[in-house]
Amino acid sequence: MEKIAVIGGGSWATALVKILSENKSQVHWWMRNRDDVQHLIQYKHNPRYLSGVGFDLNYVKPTNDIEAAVAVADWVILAVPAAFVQQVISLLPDNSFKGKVLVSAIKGMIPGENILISDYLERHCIVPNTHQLIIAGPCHAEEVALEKQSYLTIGSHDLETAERFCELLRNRYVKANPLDDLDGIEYSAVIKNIIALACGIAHGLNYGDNFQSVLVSNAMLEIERFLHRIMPMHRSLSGSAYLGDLLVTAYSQFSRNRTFGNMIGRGYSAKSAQMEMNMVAEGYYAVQSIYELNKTFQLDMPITTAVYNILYERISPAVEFEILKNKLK
Ligand SMILES: NC(=O)C1=CN([C@@H]2O[C@H](COP(=O)(O)OP(=O)(O)OC[C@H]3O[C@@H](n4cnc5c(N)ncnc54)[C@H](OP(=O)(O)O)[C@@H]3O)[C@@H](O)[C@H]2O)C=CC1
Ligand SMILES: O=C(CO)COP(=O)(O)O
Repeated sequence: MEKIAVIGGGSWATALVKILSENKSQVHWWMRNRDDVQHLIQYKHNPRYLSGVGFDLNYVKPTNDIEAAVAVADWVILAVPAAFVQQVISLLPDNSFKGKVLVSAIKGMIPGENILISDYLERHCIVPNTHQLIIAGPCHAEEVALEKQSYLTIGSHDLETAERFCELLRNRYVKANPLDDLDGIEYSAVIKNIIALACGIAHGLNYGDNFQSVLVSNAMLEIERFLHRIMPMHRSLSGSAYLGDLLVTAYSQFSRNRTFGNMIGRGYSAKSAQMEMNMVAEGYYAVQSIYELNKTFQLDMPITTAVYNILYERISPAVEFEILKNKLK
């Protein structure tokens, strides 16, 4: 039986635990809240995220002890929002990840340091990138809970390990495929969240589908420019880990980033939108990181710049989108 630690108690962690435990892996599931762990043990449901999903406790071991969860596992899945990664890892002794495969389910960057999760793990936790995987692809936790057909891409520098992990995920409603572009899909997943914020803002400002289609196609060019500059290699950006993930986040009713953007477009402040949503929109933090990185590259990234100006320079969304609309083609 494969032993997997899942770190995080939010919606994506909950969906991944469902997939893995139904495939009869043993999942040591760490979440920070003691009451949530007790609730899971007593009622076999996560009380606050995807609460309709039931768990078989023969395979799922909920815990507040992160050190014990990681110690017994061969695979460690990080599924907390990027902003909390450092805080969560600081709970572990040094070298806790030695000999394990680290799997990031996170679509965000370390705020302030402006680095990817894989770079953070390599630099600060000494996990070589050959021992790292990223879970990517267009997939909302809410649709996993409903067992709707979904596709995941597992990014890695080591396709054999990626394929082994794919086997742990595949089931009746999940297809999983390996891809040798760890950093490219990680960056693409970060930027698509910014674009989904922009789509939400546009919707909140009452722009229509005609505008959004141009916004999304221009966004693909923005992603292409960025990846080509920072991580050049031959890749097909129309693949589901890139374009597919952008589309689901830009259009889905389940997207946290789109929902957050919609509130901003309708006049909420970032703080009140965050409070109302009670879930994390990674794009809010990511736009600052990508904007900062682009100060060095000076790439043409009008959508990222517009979202940054709205969220961090407090420029009115209507004014910023007047400027943006003249830059799109
Ligand atoms: N949801 C989805 O469909 C998908 C999400 N992802 C990615 O997964 C990652 C996790 O997001 P998701 O599961 O959606 O998150 P949610 O928004 O569903 O939940 C937020 C999580 O963050 C936790 N949290 C809040 N503050 C802290 C803190 N200070 N320290 C530790 N944990 C904290 C919350 O814990 P608590 O409940 O105790 O407050 C909760 O578990 C993100 O990078 C996201 O982009 C990727 C693909 C799909
Ligand atoms: O990455 C996702 C779907 O693939 C989740 O996006 P949101 O965080 O915007 O819901």
